[in-house]
Amino acid sequence: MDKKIGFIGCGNMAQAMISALVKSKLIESNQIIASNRSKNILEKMNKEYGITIASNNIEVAEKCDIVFLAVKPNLYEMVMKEIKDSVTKDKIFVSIAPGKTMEFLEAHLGADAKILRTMPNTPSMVSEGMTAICPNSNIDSEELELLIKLIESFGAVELIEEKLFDAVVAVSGSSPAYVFMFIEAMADAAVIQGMPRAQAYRFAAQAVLGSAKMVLESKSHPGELKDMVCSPGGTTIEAVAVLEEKGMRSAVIEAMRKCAQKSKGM
Ligand SMILES: NC(=O)C1=CN([C@@H]2O[C@H](COP(=O)(O)OP(=O)(O)OC[C@H]3O[C@@H](n4cnc5c(N)ncnc54)[C@H](O)[C@@H]3O)[C@@H](O)[C@H]2O)C=CC1
Ligand SMILES: O=C(O)[C@@H]1CCC=N1
Repeated sequence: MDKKIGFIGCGNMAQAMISALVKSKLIESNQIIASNRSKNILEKMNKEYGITIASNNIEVAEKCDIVFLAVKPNLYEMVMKEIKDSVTKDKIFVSIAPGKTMEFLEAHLGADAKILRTMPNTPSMVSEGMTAICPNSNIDSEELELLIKLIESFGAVELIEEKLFDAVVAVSGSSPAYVFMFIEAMADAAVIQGMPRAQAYRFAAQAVLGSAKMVLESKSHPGELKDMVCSPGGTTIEAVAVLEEKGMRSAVIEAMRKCAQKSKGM
C-alpha cells in the first residue's frame, strides 16, 4: 500500500494503532506521519517505530492520504477547523471519537469530504482489536476495501450502522477497561490465596483470553459455556452464586448504559 497514513494526536489509541500498523508490515513505518501537542511522545514513536514526525497538524493533513483524528473529542472542532483547508476530493479522514456524528464531522470538514467513523480499542496494540466502522457516502467501494485492509491490521473490523455507535463505545471501545478490572480483581484474589502476583496475572489473563476465544469460535451461548464449567456440587457454582448475589450482570449492564449515554453527549 503506497498511501501515507497520518495521525493527528499520538496518545494511547494512536500509539496502539501505529504499533499494529508497523508490525503488520502493510506499509513502511516512514509512511506514517504523526503530530502531537507534546513532542516527546513523537520522538519516542520515531525512535521505537521509525514513524515520521510532523511539525504540526496541518502538515499531517497536507501530506497524508488517510488522516486519523486521534485527539480527545472536545478538541475535534478546533482541529478540524485547523485542517479544513487541507481537505481534498481524494483525502480520507478517519474519526475515532465517541459522540462525534457524521453530521458533525461533515459540518466541519465539508459535505464532500470522505469520512470514515470508527470506534477502535486498545487491544489493537497486539493486533487483537475490534474496530467498528461506518463510511459516509463519499467513500467508494474501492476506498472502503483499502480502509478495511488497513484497519484489519489492528484486529477485527465490523461495518455498523451509525445509530449503534454509542452502543459500540460501551461494548467495545471502552470494554477493555472493564476486562482489565476483572483480571486485576481475579489476580488480587489469587494473591490472597498465596499466588505470586505476576503468576496470578498470567492465569487470570489466559482464562479471559481462552474464554473469549471459546465464545468467538464455538458460537455457543456464553451461558451454555458457563454451565459446562459448573460441575454439580462443585467449586465453580459457589463462585457463580456469589457473583449473581452481588449483581455482577446488572452492574455491567448499568455501567454500559452510563457509558453509552456519555458517548451520546460527547
Ligand atoms: N483510549 C482508548 O481506549 C480509546 C480512545 N478513543 C478515542 O481516541 C481519541 C484519543 O484518545 P486517547 O488516545 O486515549 O487520548 P490521549 O490523551 O492518550 O491522546 C491524545 C493526544 O492528543 C494530543 N493532543 C492534544 N491536543 C492536540 C492538538 N491540538 N493537536 C495534536 N495533538 C494534540 C495529546 O498530547 C495526546 O498525546 C479520543 O477521541 C478517544 O475518545 C477511541 C477508542 C478507544
Ligand atoms: O474513555 C473514552 O472516552 C475513550 C473512548 C472509548 C475508550 N476510551
